[in-house]
Amino acid sequence: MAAIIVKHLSKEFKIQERLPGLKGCIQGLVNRKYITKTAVDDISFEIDKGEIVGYIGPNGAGKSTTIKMLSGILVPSKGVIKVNGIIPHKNRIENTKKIGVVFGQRTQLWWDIPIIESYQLMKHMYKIPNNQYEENINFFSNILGLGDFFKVPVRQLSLGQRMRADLCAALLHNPDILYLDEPTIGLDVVVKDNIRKFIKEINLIKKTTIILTTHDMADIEKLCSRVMVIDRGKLMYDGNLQILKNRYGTIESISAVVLSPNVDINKLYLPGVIEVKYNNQSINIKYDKTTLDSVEIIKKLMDNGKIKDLVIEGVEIDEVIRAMYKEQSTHKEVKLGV
Ligand SMILES: Nc1ncnc2c1ncn2[C@@H]1O[C@H](COP(=O)(O)OP(=O)(O)OP(=O)(O)O)[C@@H](O)[C@H]1O
Repeated sequence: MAAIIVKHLSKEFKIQERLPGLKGCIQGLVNRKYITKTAVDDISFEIDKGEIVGYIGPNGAGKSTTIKMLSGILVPSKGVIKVNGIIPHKNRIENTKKIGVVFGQRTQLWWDIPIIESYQLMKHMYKIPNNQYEENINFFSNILGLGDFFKVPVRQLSLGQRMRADLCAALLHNPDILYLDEPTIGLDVVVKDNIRKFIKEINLIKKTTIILTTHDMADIEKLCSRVMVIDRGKLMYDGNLQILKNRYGTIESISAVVLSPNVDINKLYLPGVIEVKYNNQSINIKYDKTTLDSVEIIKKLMDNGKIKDLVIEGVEIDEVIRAMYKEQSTHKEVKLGV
């Protein structure tokens, strides 16, 4: 059953055109000119109850604007949205009771008060029954490890602690749907991993439908089998992640720290190598995995001297999107199947 239905959704922003300099500033005051920016351009999709969907795309693609329309913060310019049968911007209060939202760049907690007091305020706002509140506080506190900083105000928390506190806040009222906008931004690898495990667990235990926007491909790989790719407001792809990567994700990279003082980077340009960056003792080699095996590159690196550290980085989403965009210059959705 579809939890979210989106049909021909668009969002346009009217932006005042600002000309440079003092003259432009005065002209702007007297004679205002506006341009229209289409942030989301005629997109349609359905998401079933209990699905986790990755919503990805480059900066400014329209991801946050879509999430804001789904959560009722923004009013669509065109099209239809139904979330659990509700039109979000027309029934904001009813919609809010059924959704949880986490914006990685912002907190929804009160800055100056201990987080437990923010939760108590939320309990009151969402009219959460005592037993549900106690049960959820214990449950989330255990898996997110919140106990140590329950009494600390948000402004004193680290980014990772704040993110865990925000996730708990978004889920206290048992929402059916969770929108996560960059939930792992700026976090270290250990905290990222814990947050991903938590998201997976919530989806499994509570059957929460989740839309996740991120620039971190590892978030997507660990959590989502379905991805939607948006670029310049258009939905470019809606389907299985593996199919997308098999088709477009041929560029990988190797990062190494070498102990030799001078490396001749020309020797690393094997057929299939796209780019070599060398700075101090760090080397990054981008290559096409369909024409060159990582083993060949590692052998060549070892010819140059001792390797202190080496990481093979998988397909980068930006590369996938770039490759996809190159092929689909006509802006049509790629149909590779879900
Ligand atoms: N309130 C606004 N007024 C005018 N333009 C806006 C507004 N909000 C977003 N935009 C524009 O709409 C486009 C889409 O922005 P959006 O924030 O949805 O992108 P995004 O995919 O979330 O990007 P990022 O990954 O950088 O967060 C951008 O060009 C942005 O400048």
